[in-house]
Amino acid sequence: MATQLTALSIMQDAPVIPVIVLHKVEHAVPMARALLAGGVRVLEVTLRTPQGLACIEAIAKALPEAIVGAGTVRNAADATAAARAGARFAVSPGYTSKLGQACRDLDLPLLPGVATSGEIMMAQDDGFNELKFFPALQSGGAPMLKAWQGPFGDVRFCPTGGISPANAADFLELSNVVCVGGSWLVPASALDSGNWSQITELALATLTLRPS
Ligand SMILES: O=C(O)C(=O)C[C@H](O)[C@H](O)COP(=O)(O)O
Repeated sequence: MATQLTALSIMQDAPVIPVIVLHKVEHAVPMARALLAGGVRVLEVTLRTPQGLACIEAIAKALPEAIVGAGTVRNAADATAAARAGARFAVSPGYTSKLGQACRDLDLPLLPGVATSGEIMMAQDDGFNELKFFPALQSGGAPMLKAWQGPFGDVRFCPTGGISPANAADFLELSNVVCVGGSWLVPASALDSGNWSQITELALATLTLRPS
């Protein structure tokens, strides 16, 4: 894995970054295989569950072709644990300078979460110009992103939160949106029933969402 990943290259890989919540380590590798089979290799496994780190480790070991990162990274300790587990990037729901510095020290690309103009300015002060807009729908959705095109024309976003197949295209058509994030690719019901082909189909359906 010599390729130098950046937040931008991670965002550009596919139209949708799946946000994944796993409660069982044994689900991790078959789930990741199913996404890979559907053409999605950038995977955000959240640290929301106690199994998150072990799931990241299992995927990183078994499937080097996947680009597995950690979601819900809230502080330096989370970032350190994620990097140790094999995460190749981090996504955070919000931003602090401490977290930004920790990820820099770890050489871990970070996609920091923002929801306001002030937060964008703080992240930009620290050199972060590729940002997650979270929670996107609840914080103003596509009209908010359009409003930010003026003052923050140099920022590229990955809106996440409330995005679905029904509204993803409204976000992806915006010039300041590179990709979106969403949990719909990995439904809890598919994990529980081992319906890996459903996950593959949901992934395949996202590949054509970005306007050409
Ligand atoms: O856990 C995190 O770090 C998060 O950032 C939260 C997720 O991004 C959203 O929960 C995804 O939102 P939905 O696609 O609406 O389910």
